[in-house]
Amino acid sequence: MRPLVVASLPVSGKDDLRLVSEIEADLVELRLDYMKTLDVTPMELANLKEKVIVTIRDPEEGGIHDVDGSAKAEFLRELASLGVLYDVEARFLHKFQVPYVGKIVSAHYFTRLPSREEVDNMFRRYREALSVKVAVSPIPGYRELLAYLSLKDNATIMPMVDNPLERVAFTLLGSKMVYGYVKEPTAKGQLHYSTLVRILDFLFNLR
Ligand SMILES: O=C1C[C@@](O)(C(=O)O)C[C@@H](O)[C@@H]1O
Repeated sequence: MRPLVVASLPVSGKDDLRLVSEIEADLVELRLDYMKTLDVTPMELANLKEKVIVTIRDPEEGGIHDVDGSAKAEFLRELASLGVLYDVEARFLHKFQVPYVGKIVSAHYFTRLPSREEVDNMFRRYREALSVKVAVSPIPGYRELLAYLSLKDNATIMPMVDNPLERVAFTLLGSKMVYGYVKEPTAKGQLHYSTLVRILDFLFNLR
């Protein structure tokens, strides 16, 4: 199955939302944590729900601005009621009751690698998510872990490394989604989303 190309868009202000219609990717990730204050409403985002993933990334998992946990939980619950897809950290779900069925449950590891038991438990617990996403920094053993995760049906995996070819390689090993940038990378090693589209269109349309 062809991986979905997600164009990751930093949203500093409402004007950035106008870019969504111009982006020819499968999905557009709206990184709302780039806003100094969360001055967009779930209803405004509902107008884009066919094409977007809403992400309010926690600072300890690579987010830019901190958002109060209770306010984030309420915002996500309202998005869920409006049928808007979002990304929520597994760690956040341990602290706040937020719907995760059909959503993206994510985990980002910058300083340590999770054990196989830890990731198995996460995939089991959130098996009804649209995808369970694991991003890892180049910590010794990271490639073996990503290769292990690539065997899981519902996995989105990525190495957060400078070499974009490693991202593409693990995408082809079995990641459900692959993230690219629009204006500026939102993580190390991202290619522009249009490059990812060209690569995957070529590889998945080979006769
Ligand atoms: O979780 C992810 C994956 C990511 O961190 C990456 O490594 O491409 C980029 C983020 O914007 C996104 O929310």
